[in-house]
Amino acid sequence: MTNQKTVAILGAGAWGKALATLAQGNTHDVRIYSRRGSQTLAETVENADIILSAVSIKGVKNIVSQLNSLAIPTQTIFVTATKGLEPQTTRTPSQIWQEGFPNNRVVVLCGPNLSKEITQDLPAATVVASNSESAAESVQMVFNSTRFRVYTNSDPLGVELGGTLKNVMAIAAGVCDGLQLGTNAKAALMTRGLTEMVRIGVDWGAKLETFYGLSGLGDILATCNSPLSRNYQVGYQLGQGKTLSEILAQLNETAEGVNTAEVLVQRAKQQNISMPITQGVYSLLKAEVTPRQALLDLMKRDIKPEYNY
Ligand SMILES: NC(=O)C1=CN([C@@H]2O[C@H](COP(=O)(O)OP(=O)(O)OC[C@H]3O[C@@H](n4cnc5c(N)ncnc54)[C@H](OP(=O)(O)O)[C@@H]3O)[C@@H](O)[C@H]2O)C=CC1
Ligand SMILES: O=C(CO)COP(=O)(O)O
Repeated sequence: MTNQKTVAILGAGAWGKALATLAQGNTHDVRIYSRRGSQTLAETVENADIILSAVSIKGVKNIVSQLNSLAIPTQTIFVTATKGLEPQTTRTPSQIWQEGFPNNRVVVLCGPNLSKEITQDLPAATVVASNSESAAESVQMVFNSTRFRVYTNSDPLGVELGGTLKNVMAIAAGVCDGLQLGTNAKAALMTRGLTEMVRIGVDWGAKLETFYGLSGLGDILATCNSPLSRNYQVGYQLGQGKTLSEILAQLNETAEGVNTAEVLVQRAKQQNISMPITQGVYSLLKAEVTPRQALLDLMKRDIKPEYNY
């Protein structure tokens, strides 16, 4: 039996293209689907062993329902690489995929993976997480190489939330740098941001330790410190006084943290969970506060013990 797989990648954005290069580098048969391309969705997924979605959250539900009208075999593995949350339902992308395809195995791929660095052949590591160990191992084999180290994990929700929730912290870190608040402030922000992610993530059903792995802490370190992160860029420019609409008009790429902040505020309210940094980012995105006011609001909060999950 050959180890060569047929991999269909949905979405030819920055991340879809980078992941395609990684699978092609391991000599797999890779096809890419884009709404802007000439190959149809049906042609792209025909006989695919793996269907990987790298579409932004606003396109996920639509692509799932388009695929539902095709006869996808139950042995096909779905991989989701999207880092966003569905408005209103607060569902994660893997939950949307699993509900659409209850008899297929779903794997989450998430980690500190700035696509520009991966495209430049720089080394990186990631996590593939699933309730099915064999599915995670199959996906690990497809993408692992000497330039891309892939770990398996059995907590798909935690891995997915780590990569998704950190986008809000990357916006906050960008604001911090845009305001030139210094290294101490940034360290405090990232650490307390992680605490906030753990608090809501564990309530959601994720494992605490997952947030201290590559997809949580790892991705915070990458995106909160890199101008290559679109979310960081949004925050940085807000910190420098630009409006959100000005920033998004120039960005031309996806910054999922903008939508995620709103969804998280909604969920935190429903679950009665304190998320002051997320709330601050949300108020800033809504232009209800200035960056300086958002900082002051955080610093003026009631004093309390450090560990208070
Ligand atoms: N870039 C990165 O470094 C990383 C990105 N991610 C995540 O991957 C996802 C995609 O990001 P990225 O590729 O960078 O984004 P881009 O802005 O570069 O591309 C957007 C992607 O979403 C797809 N899409 C499908 N439906 C829609 C829709 N209705 N509106 C907008 N886009 C749609 C596009 O497909 P089409 O080709 O058909 O236009 C395209 O693949 C995001 O969730 C992001 O958080 C995760 C890790 C790293
Ligand atoms: O998730 C990412 C890197 O791990 C990409 O971050 P941005 O979406 O902020 O560019």
